[in-house]
Amino acid sequence: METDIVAARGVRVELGGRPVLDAVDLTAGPGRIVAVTGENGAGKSTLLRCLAGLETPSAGRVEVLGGPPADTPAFWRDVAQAADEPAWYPGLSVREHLELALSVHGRGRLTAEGALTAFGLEERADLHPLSLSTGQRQRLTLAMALIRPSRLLLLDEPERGLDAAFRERLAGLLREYAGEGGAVVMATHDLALARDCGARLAPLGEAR
Ligand SMILES: Nc1ncnc2c1ncn2[C@@H]1O[C@H](COP(=O)(O)OP(=O)(O)OP(=O)(O)O)[C@@H](O)[C@H]1O
Repeated sequence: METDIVAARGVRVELGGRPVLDAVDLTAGPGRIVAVTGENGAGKSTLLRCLAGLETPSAGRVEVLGGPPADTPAFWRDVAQAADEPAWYPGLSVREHLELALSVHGRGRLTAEGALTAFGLEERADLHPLSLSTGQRQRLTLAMALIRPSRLLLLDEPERGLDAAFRERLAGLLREYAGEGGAVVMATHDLALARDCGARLAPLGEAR
């Protein structure tokens, strides 16, 4: 029987004294891609934060990889996240950022050169990330998450800043990740991206 990588049941989160999530269920097994959708303020990022162990629900239960998510190094070895733009190391180029991720994680799903090609960053490899355009930096943010092995990928609006052609390419990269047995949970406003990567839609209710 397939064991869920993510299992959230009856999740409730209150922020600023108001319910942001209430009775939310979400599951994702190996090889599955789930697209959490909903209008601005619906709670998509909050739900992802719950899955990352960065927010604790006041009710309900969240299990990731068989236990409660915890913001610990051991948890993050199995879980890769691309949400807000990360802090870039001063003095390290685009290529060196990718090499750094590989050196820390020991082995990669892609080589640094493979990632530069897959994410269309070959011609920007020797620049510092802050010299890239917004969409190029988003490509690098995603490359940093996808270059290393993981079992769960949490993506908050991965489409941010990406051109249409690269969004299609991203759908293929996510399908490949799922094809290797990982689960993807992404918050998105891009229904074409969700469709192209074969995601199951998990709509959240109206903003409260
Ligand atoms: N620290 C906080 N205190 C009070 N309210 C908060 C806090 N953080 C988030 N909220 C509220 O929680 C709600 C959900 O926010 P969240 O960022 O999860 O929405 P979202 O669905 O990801 O929105 P978007 O599509 O705009 O990214 C919003 O109404 C927001 O104002």
